[in-house]
Amino acid sequence: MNAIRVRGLKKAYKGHQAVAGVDFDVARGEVFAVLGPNGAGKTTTVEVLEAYRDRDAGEVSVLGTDPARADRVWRSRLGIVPQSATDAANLTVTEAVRHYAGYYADPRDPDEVIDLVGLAEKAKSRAGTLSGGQRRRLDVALGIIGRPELVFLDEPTTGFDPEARRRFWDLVRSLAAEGTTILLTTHYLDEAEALADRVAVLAGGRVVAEGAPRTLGGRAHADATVRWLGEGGYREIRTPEPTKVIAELSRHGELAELVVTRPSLEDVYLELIA
Ligand SMILES: Nc1ncnc2c1ncn2[C@@H]1O[C@H](COP(=O)(O)OP(=O)(O)OP(=O)(O)O)[C@@H](O)[C@H]1O
Repeated sequence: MNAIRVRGLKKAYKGHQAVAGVDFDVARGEVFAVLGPNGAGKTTTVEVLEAYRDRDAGEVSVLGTDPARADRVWRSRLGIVPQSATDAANLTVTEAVRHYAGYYADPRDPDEVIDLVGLAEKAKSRAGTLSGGQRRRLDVALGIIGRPELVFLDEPTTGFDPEARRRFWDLVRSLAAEGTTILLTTHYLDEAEALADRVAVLAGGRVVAEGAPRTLGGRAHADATVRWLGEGGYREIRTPEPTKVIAELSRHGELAELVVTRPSLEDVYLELIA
């Protein structure tokens, strides 16, 4: 059974169709990324799945339950890291994480989770004094403390420095390795590429493309660009057969600064949402 199944999901706000018929499935244990420009409908979709928002139409199943009929037991199987930070300003990091752990039957060890999100040095600091990125890491800690089967991460690394992002990626990978299903929204295409088994691109409230990051939008079969530094400057050839091109070119000797590239996920994404 899939962890998430969405068919024909629609949601309008005062006549504005924010989600206009969205379909996708997320398998158990999968890391699934929802991409799309501002206003594409990502948060609305995720909030319907989390049972934070009613829908106008469509079928939705999350861990086998319709979120519209969700109960506390179902909720305790989810880990939710919303876009807006959790309000725990007066608690220390340790107090906040312990407090949340108390809501669950079989929580992770709070100190371990604090360490996992890289907040060990800030364990005694009040949440209100943390930097934006540290606050976000606390949100993530609170989202995973209950050992959830399915984690929703809405733009989890916004405000992270590069090192914190890499640490966070490792954390997502270790959750996935334990079998946790993860649905993440992000504006960082490198993040989607690094983490996601599959991505869906939303634009104007619809899924405009879906697939593995490597193959999205025909990326894997797109022409390659062979680039090198020739005598008169940089040279470029676009070709479906870069190996052949390089074999021929290299008969004349070493090719300086040789690189072979294919369209990046960002190139494909920008084309999809244009
Ligand atoms: N509570 C609301 N009331 C009215 N309109 C809303 C509400 N929430 C979202 N919208 C509108 O619905 C559309 C989709 O918003 P949503 O937040 O789902 O997009 P998003 O893809 O998550 O965007 P972002 O990348 O900026 O977070 C937008 O046009 C937004 O203005």
